[in-house]
Amino acid sequence: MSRYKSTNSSVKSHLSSGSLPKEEVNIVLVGQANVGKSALVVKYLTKRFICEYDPFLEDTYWKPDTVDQQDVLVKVMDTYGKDDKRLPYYLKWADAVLITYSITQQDSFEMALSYLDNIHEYSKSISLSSNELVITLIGNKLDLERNRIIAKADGETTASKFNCAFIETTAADDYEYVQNLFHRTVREVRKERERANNVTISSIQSLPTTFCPIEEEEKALPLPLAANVPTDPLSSSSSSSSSTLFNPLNNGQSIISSSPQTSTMTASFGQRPSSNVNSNSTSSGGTIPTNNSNTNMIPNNSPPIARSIPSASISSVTSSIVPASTTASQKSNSSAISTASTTTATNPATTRRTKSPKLQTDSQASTTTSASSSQKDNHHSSTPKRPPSKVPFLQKIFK
Ligand SMILES: Nc1nc2c(ncn2[C@@H]2O[C@H](COP(=O)(O)OP(=O)(O)OP(=O)(O)O)[C@@H](O)[C@H]2O)c(=O)[nH]1
Repeated sequence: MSRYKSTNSSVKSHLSSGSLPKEEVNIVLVGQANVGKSALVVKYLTKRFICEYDPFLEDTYWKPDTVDQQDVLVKVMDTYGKDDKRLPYYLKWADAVLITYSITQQDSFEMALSYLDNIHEYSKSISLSSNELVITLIGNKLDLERNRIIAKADGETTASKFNCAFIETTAADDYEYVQNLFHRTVREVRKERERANNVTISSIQSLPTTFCPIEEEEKALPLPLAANVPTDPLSSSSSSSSSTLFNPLNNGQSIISSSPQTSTMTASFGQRPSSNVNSNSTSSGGTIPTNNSNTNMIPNNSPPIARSIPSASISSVTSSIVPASTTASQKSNSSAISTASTTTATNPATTRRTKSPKLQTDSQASTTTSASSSQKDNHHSSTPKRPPSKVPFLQKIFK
């Protein structure tokens, strides 16, 4: 796999062509090292399974996609499972979090539990309803069923305890499994936006109208559809974007969304120049050197972009990605790739197996890749390891 680089020219061409979908969904993958976060991201972006990644890669990539006949710009942040002090940063940026563990690694499951705990605590600490962040617990490496340590029931029980979704999948098998995972996440984010939007609208409708003369209503003008679009979420100017609503009680002046959640989020996170159906989106980033010309990667060392706000309540939102400093190379090691995976990586179009309409289940766990699993396991042990992630430091963040 070649090195991912920021390519400003590609950014400019996208910006000038205005071809990017306006709806944006930010998805972050967190989890212990080696659980397959990068593999899932790369699979989604490129339809390829890559066996080796730079473990210190933390980048944000974007891919224009179509989910349920609606175009969407899916931004995916791949974290490297070590510096969990950045969890709040991830949460501020994301519309959805995929907490990933490997079904073959007990400690990765414990790490996932720790993430769930801390996200829950974090949400509480900022009065953020957990509903606002779409959280999914992911049991990855389902193709290694024979090495399974974490029972599917454990994943299900944990997810239901934290009121989040649960999916088992694999990055080493059909692209459709991974695609379904991301598409499902986009759908959940849309549902959440719709729900938040309805809350906002109903709270507006419940406002008293007795002091709003008809003449005043008639004077009310719609808000402009677009406003300043800050491009650097680090800069203070990024705070100029906020959730605004048409206010019939105030001569059409915009007001901060009266949605309790949105207001809270605005107060807690600062403004959110991020994803939204109605946004005038601008994105900066780079191009991933893949066969898929629609797939782009944005090396991103940026701080969080504020999370999304209800679509209908927005007059102006922006999205931006700060150029990254990450320059980690992707070390491709085809010899370590399983036979099936190598074939897929070489020519995914011709080797993809029968499409499956849904994610793989235990019973469907791939046996075709089992022969290669031991190779991967061997490869894992030979892969240079980072120091193991430490769960306790996660807790420090929130205490
Ligand atoms: N068999 C199998 N191997 C996988 C799967 N996903 C990832 N791997 C392998 O597991 C190893 C770690 O994968 P990564 O994607 O780098 O894991 P990560 O969670 O991104 O790790 P960090 O970047 O270090 O946080 C690599 O050798 C992958 O090839 C999977 O679904 N099945």
